Amino acid sequence: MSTEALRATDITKNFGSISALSGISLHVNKGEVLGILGDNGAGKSTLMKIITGYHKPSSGQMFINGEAVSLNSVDHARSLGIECVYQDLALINTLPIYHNMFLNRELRNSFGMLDHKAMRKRAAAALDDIGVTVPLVDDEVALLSGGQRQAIAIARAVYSNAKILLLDEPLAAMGAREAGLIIDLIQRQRARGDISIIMIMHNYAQTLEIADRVMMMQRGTVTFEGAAKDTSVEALLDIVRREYRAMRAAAQ
Ligand SMILES: Nc1ncnc2c1ncn2[C@@H]1O[C@H](COP(=O)(O)OP(=O)(O)OP(=O)(O)O)[C@@H](O)[C@H]1O
Repeated sequence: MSTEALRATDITKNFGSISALSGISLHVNKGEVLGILGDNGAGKSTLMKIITGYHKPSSGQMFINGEAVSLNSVDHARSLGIECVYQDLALINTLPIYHNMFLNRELRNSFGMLDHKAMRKRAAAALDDIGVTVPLVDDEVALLSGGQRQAIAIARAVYSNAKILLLDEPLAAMGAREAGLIIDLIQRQRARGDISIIMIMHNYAQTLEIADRVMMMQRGTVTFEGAAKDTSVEALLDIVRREYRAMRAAAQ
């Protein structure tokens, strides 16, 4: 059985005359966390949108569990177990936690009415199983902290059977305690062994703490890829500085 969950080879993406990605290759294994770093405009979001089926690449190939796929839509990607948790989290503040866990796939009773009781029960069991602690599943999401909201969004993706989970800056704007909650949650999902996680990150130290492998993107290319344990914040910053120097020299 393949241990590789996803592979993308030589992906390019052009928006008119703008080349957002010029020949990106990456892979993530089952039970592995890949951290993607890169400045604004490096192409991280474009790459995520290709993996989630939102954009079609201009060229290149993707493989899921070793099989070539051509994603037609976000729903197609979802049907293959690819889920993305974006920064806006797509939670509805005025709905209770349990309903947010079932957004767009609500449970209904035999009369076609929303089955709140069943959703409440299953959401509580799922959150417990995934290891997310909330005060009450009846609470509105608006009452939760940023970390708890992120945890609910991740739990929802895991519960919907994500096998390749993409996280767009999961620790953005979080204090140390809240970030710790999410780091624990990510590490518990990795420990299950059947989920692969690709995270866009900004903080180098946190990336090295959580990820198994790190990939650095600059100007639509991969400028570094390697095991987190074999690199350091300083080594990554050196790569960024080197790239800036090369850019400046090219512009002169
Ligand atoms: N829909 C689009 N139409 C035209 N250009 C786009 C589009 N989406 C992205 N781009 C361009 O592609 C390049 C890569 O953008 P992208 O958003 O993928 O970078 P990023 O690394 O995610 O940046 P950030 O950290 O700021 O979100 C940029 O030059 C951007 O302006």
